[in-house]
Order: sequence, then C-alpha cells, then structure tokens
Amino acid sequence: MPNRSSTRITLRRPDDWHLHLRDGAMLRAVAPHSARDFGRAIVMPNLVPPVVTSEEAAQYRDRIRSALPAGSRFEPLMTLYLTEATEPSDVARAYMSGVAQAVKLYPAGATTNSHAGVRDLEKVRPVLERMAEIGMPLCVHGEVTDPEVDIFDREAVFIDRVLRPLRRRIPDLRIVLEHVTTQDGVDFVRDAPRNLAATITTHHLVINRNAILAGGIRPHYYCLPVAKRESHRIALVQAAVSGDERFFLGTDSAPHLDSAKLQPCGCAGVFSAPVTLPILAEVFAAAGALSQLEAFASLNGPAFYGLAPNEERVTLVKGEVWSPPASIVTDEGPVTVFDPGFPLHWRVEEAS
Ligand SMILES: NC(=O)N[C@@H](CC(=O)O)C(=O)O
Ligand SMILES: [Zn+2]
Ligand SMILES: [Zn+2]
Repeated sequence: MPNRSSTRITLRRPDDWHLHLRDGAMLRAVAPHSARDFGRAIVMPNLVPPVVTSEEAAQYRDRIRSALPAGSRFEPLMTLYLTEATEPSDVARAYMSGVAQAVKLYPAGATTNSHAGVRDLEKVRPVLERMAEIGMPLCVHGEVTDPEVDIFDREAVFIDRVLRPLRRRIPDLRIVLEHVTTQDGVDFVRDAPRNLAATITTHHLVINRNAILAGGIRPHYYCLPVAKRESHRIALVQAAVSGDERFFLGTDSAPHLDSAKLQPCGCAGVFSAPVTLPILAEVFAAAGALSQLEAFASLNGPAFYGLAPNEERVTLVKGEVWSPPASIVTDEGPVTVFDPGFPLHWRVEEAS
C-alpha cells in the first residue's frame, strides 16, 4: 500500500484508459514512452483514415506491437471508430474475439479527425443496442458541435442534449465520458448508475484556461475539450483523489508535430505520456492523497473494463527536482512534452 508521508510509493503498474498513439513515424517515436510506464492503454482510433472495422483494429494493433521496444509487455487495447455505417455484427465480433475493448463515439466535427464520426445518433442506435446487450463500453468525446454553443459550454450542453437522453433510451449501455473537464461532468457521473464512468487527463488536473490564454497564447496547452476555469480543475482533482471507482486515468496524450501546433490555426492535443506518472504523484501528494493514486491510475480503470489490475508494480521515488525533456524527436520533427509549470520531484524508479 502507498504510504502517505513516504518518499516512495509502490503501486500496481498503471494503465492509460485514453491514449493516442498515431501511426508511422509518430507511433514509433511515442509508443516506447507509454510502454515504459504503463501496462495497457485504450488506444484511440482517430487515425487518417480512422480505424473502423475489427479487421482494421487488428492490423493497427499489429503495427503498435511492432513499434514497441523488444521484450515490452505493454498491451494495446483497441477501439473501433463509430460511423453511421458501422455494422452491429462487426462490433460484436471484435468484442467477443478480444480484438477491441470499446467503441469510440466522435460527434462529427467535435475534435481532431472526427469528420467521419456520428451526426445523427439514431443512425447508430442498432450498434449501441447490441453493445448494451454484450456489455461492450462506449467511449464518448462529450462535446456538442453546434457552433452556436460557446466552446467552454460544449461539454455541459452535450451532457444535457445527448448523454441524458441516451441514458434514458439505452440505460444498460456502459459509457465512459472521456476526458471530463467540468464540475457538470463530474456531477453527472457521480449521480449516474455504476455503468457510467469518466476518464480524467493529466493536463486537466494541472492547468486551467489561464494557461492557454493569459500573458500570451500558448498553443501547447490547447486541447479539446479546452481547459476550463479553475473551479472546474479543482472539481476534477477532487474526483480523481476521491477514490470513487468511476473516475480513472486516461491521459489523452495526443502528440502533434510542433509544426502542426504552431500555426495560425494550430491543432488540439497535449502530449503528456512521458511525464504523466511524475506529475500525478505531485498532484496527489499536494492534495494529501498519494494513497489514492493507485485507485485512480491502476485499479478503477481495469475494474470498469472487467479486467484484472496489472500484477507488476512500479515504484515512484521523491528526490531532487529534475527536468524532463522539453520535447521528443520523431523522424518528422519535434513534439513538445507537456510542461506542468511546477517542478517535478517524483520519478519512476527504473527496474534494476
Ligand atoms: N484531445 C485533443 O485535443 N486531441 C485529440 C482528440 C481528442 O481526444 O479529442 C487528438 O487526437 O489530437
Ligand atoms: Zn476527445
Ligand atoms: Zn483523445
């Protein structure tokens, strides 16, 4: 058990329940960073073109495995990108055969590579009903795309316009509200039955919207859903450290080349995989809740997905302040690593 006052904590190896690994050169550059610290990850399907069918998911899983360091035991858990043409039978086959653990709902236009997503939820109702029957989770990017809705309100409006009606129509559907960013989202999950959960990212536990906009514009803090005001960040920290099994880590580590972020219209995404565990240790320690880190990062996620926690352990050690690399290199250029804006004392102890 993690010891509250100690300078070392040992946990079951954490998993990442929302991760973007991309493909090609980017995949090869980022996969080892997740594989070093995490046991498993739910891998997002928003490639170009997206990972829609069970066959595409199986092929993508092979490409991920080939990008892992030799001997790595990291396990990619695959998701299918829900389109209005998705076949219920293909989804069920992917789940039953273990090729995919979940289906991902992107409202068309809500985020990076979401244009092939869903415009009319009625069209995918047969898929969702089938998923409810077999217990397959639906991961949801929870933002409306209505341009009339203020970007800071898109999650709260999505909950009222889309999630509440969906819960009434298909109450048995298991849902993960991905990268929850608001008090509204936290309350919605807390008040719901146990078949609804939420992931919380590393960066939304650390930054509020000032990080993006105050004192100069900082594209590396721009992601979707966009960070909200401080009271929402505090609500997320409280949910994460509460031990409530419906909240668990999904880093949403979403690498983009610096050349794509640093544009007049830069893309959304924060790359946090290499620094997530040290940052989480700081956040949980500051909240006096190091003892809850294992529940958030290593236990609650597998419980929701019906999997056992990892047998392996990792140890985090508190010591001198250290500086993580500001960026990583890929064959196509650098990718900036999330800077939490505070010093890091914790490190993952290297296996001896
Ligand atoms: N979170 C982001 O800002 N971006 C993600 C997409 C997503 O998770 O919405 C990406 O793929 O870049
Ligand atoms: Zn998303
Ligand atoms: Zn994401």
